[in-house]
Amino acid sequence: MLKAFITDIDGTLTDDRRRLSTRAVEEIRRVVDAGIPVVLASGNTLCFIDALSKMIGTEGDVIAENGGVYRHGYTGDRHSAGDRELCFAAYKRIIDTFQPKGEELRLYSNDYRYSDVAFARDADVNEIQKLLADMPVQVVDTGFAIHLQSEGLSKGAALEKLAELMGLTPADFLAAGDSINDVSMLKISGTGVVPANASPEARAAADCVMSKPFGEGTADALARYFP
Ligand SMILES: O=C(O)COP(=O)(O)O
Ligand SMILES: [Mg+2]
Repeated sequence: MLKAFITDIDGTLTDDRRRLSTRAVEEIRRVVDAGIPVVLASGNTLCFIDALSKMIGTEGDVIAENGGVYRHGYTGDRHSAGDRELCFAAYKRIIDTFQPKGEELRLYSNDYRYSDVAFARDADVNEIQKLLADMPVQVVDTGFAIHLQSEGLSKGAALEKLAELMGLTPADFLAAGDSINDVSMLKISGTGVVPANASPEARAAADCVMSKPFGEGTADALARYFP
């Protein structure tokens, strides 16, 4: 039986312009009020997700930076992992190669990150991967940003640890996500669902593909699995 819900944010609760689905918010509030724990899990920063958690009305169980950071409740300890210096060295190598070609590769919320480095999607990810082949760094394109992250970190690996702190197992969770950075948690959770906009990798990892895209699809999944 599913006992909890973990959800990605961009492309799963929001549309492709990052506008939050009010129906998804209402469905999350309904399940929170019914006593179902809800985890927000994103590539975004802890402070961004905290603000969103407060305003949606969840209890502060969060995974940030694609699993590099997690925390149980608003007052729990912040767990962060990964070699950010190394990710930053990888980013330097990328800009030395790509900026002379006119690509800007703007950093995203650099001052607020503990684990990864995220930047604008204006360079080819395959080329970046080739450039960093000798470094133990993952290159993750979420469809919203490119992330450089230490190997071994993922939303799924963080879910394993966070679930334990919550007195649950990953199998207790319904998971929702739209992109390659959600594959690990879609696979490890009890049931994985994706909205209709999901990437091929996320669809392949899911148990169920919703007929509607973005937050509308996720709201339908909550209505179906937590009626
Ligand atoms: O930060 C990103 O790149 C995407 O964020 P998401 O994990 O909420 O989709
Ligand atoms: Mg997403």
